Amino acid sequence: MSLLDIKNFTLEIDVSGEWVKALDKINLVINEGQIHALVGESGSGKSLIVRAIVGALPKRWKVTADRMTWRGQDLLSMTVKARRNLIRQDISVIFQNPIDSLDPLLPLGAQLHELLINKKIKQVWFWNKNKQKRKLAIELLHKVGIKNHKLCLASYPHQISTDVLQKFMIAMALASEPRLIIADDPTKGMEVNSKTQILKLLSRVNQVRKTSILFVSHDLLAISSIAHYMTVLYCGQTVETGELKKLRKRAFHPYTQALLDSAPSFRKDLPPKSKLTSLARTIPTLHHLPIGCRLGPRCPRARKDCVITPAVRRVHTHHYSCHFPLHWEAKQ
Ligand SMILES: Nc1ncnc2c1ncn2[C@@H]1O[C@H](COP(=O)(O)OP(=O)(O)OP(=O)(O)O)[C@@H](O)[C@H]1O
Repeated sequence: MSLLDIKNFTLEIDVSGEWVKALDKINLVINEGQIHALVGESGSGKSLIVRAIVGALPKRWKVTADRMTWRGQDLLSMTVKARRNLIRQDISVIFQNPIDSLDPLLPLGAQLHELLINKKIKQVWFWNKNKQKRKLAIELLHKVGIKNHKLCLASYPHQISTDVLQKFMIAMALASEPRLIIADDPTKGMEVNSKTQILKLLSRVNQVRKTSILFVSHDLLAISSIAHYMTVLYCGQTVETGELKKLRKRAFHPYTQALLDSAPSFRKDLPPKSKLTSLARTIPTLHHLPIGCRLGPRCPRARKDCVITPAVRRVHTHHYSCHFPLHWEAKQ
């Protein structure tokens, strides 16, 4: 059974008095034990999907979906309270800017202790609970590579470097022993060493604890080092999804191919100092969304049929939405 199953999820938001589809029939399936990358350029809707999963969208926005389930339970028909409890129990989110998600007035130790309410603590006598919590907190910090636990637990968020804070956020995420960790661009702006450490850490958590991870990022190199599956978004539409290895080898959607081609590390055939290819123009704003396939105005393969939204096509576990996919001519 899949952990998360989202089918045809549409989100309409009110932009200066006009309702626009910020997410248009999004599909996303995350299976147990999987690292699933969600990729797309800035403004493609990655963070909106994260907010939709954890139920943090403003009430006035309009949501429709054919299906949105968590371990088989329908999230859309649940009461707000039931959904919040379920999410708190099963999902942890690591945000881009750790400092924004921490309480600036509370030492990190106290913030981590609040989350340590698991079975191990319930089993000890109440006068031993604080001691037990501290022990677990220290274990967690060591697990994520924070050696100076004393300093970390006693400090306030602004006293700690961003890289260490991001590791601390991973420790917070692990404290509640979630089934799914959503990591929203956790390595954004980090230098190479810290980035490698964070990626190794997430990968280890996935291997040792079998925790699933939704890894949201622009960074294809980071994605390729840890992810098993990849979903590509463009301007609020899912354009392609499948096993990462297969997508890298043979992408069907022109946007996926353009993304892959824009990363130098993905182009082994590239002679030194040669120019990277990229799509013309930029992603449209919500006020100027094209009809049909939203890539249309930027797509080198667009024809008049592209004003109609393409249906999802499937080749084994690989799904894509394009009227004129790559490698298509070869089949004619
Ligand atoms: N609260 C909001 N009100 C109006 N528009 C919004 C709001 N939040 C997001 N948007 C719009 O929705 C679209 C998708 O935004 P989102 O933040 O999900 O993109 P993203 O892919 O996460 O980008 P980034 O990689 O830069 O974080 C953008 O056009 C953005 O301007």
